[in-house]
Amino acid sequence: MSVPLLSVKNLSVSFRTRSGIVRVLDDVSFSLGKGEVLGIVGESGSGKSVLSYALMGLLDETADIKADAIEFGGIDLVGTRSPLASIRGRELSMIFQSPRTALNPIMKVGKQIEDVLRRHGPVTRSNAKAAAIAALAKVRIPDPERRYHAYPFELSGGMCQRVMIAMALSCSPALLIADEPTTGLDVTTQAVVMDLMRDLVRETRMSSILITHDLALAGEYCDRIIVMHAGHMVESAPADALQARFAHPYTRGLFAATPTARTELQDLASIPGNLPDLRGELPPCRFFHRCNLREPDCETGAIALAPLGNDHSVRCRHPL
Ligand SMILES: Nc1ncnc2c1ncn2[C@@H]1O[C@H](COP(=O)(O)OP(=O)(O)OP(=O)(O)O)[C@@H](O)[C@H]1O
Repeated sequence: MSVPLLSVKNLSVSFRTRSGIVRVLDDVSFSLGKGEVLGIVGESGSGKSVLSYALMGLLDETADIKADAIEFGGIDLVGTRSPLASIRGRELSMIFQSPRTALNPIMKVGKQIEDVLRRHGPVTRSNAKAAAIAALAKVRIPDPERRYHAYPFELSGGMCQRVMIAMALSCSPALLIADEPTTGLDVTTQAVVMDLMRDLVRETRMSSILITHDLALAGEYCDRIIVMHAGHMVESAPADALQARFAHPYTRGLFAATPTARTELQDLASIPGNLPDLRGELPPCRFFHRCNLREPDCETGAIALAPLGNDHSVRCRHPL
């Protein structure tokens, strides 16, 4: 990879809560190249959203963020909440799940796009409306002049997500983070929204991070995939390589639980057990208690993400 757009080294995030310290992310390291689409996959609670909020600088004061480096376009973001405010929205943009709740319900969608453009983009009061309509057209919203005046409740979920995408892309960010962007949409609309994002990302050579619990979706739309379990990166590989040969028992479990066009309901298997409680002491392998391949040595010493070759790495003492 040439010089990465984003480089994260040893990122850890914990929260101070009344019932103790919750260690949500531990030792997360990865790089993202220009134009690359990275999928971050894991079940609910694995730390995917906390990772994206940490990158966006959106975590509240109870979060303790530690990292050796978080470099974005050559700027070191570690320990700096304020410089992020100036690049967020312009260089770094995010799409959230539940677009209807992410939009302001009492403001026309066109005006909401105008606000973003005027705050971060090179538009003036006089050309902001035309730019907002152009942004709606870019995300293939039919009749954008009319839809400019619509309120979120007047649009379908898929249309609201397109508005969110229009807002996120209106300032041509270098990096787009999409957190479960198709949650709550029906399957056909999911595909339309994902295809739209893929086309726009390719057109602009923007980098993007897709956060999802759906390994099949990540396999289809991403160049590489990071699998997260209980705040650990357990496996990282190019999407094709991961689908051809996974090495972590958790990744195997995720594949077995993921529906594809060829699987029947009875073929799907759930992953036994639950994520560990992230308060207090955790074993070196956070999958230990759920793993049917565990050995006594999995409980001793730190287990680092180890390279398997060809840009593929795994955090497991006994990879498959
Ligand atoms: N402010 C907070 N204080 C304490 N714990 C938190 C806080 N925010 C998140 N967590 C915990 O961090 C863990 C990871 O949460 P996160 O939302 O990142 O998971 P996720 O993988 O994105 O799940 P989902 O797919 O459901 O969104 C969870 O155990 C959650 O309870």
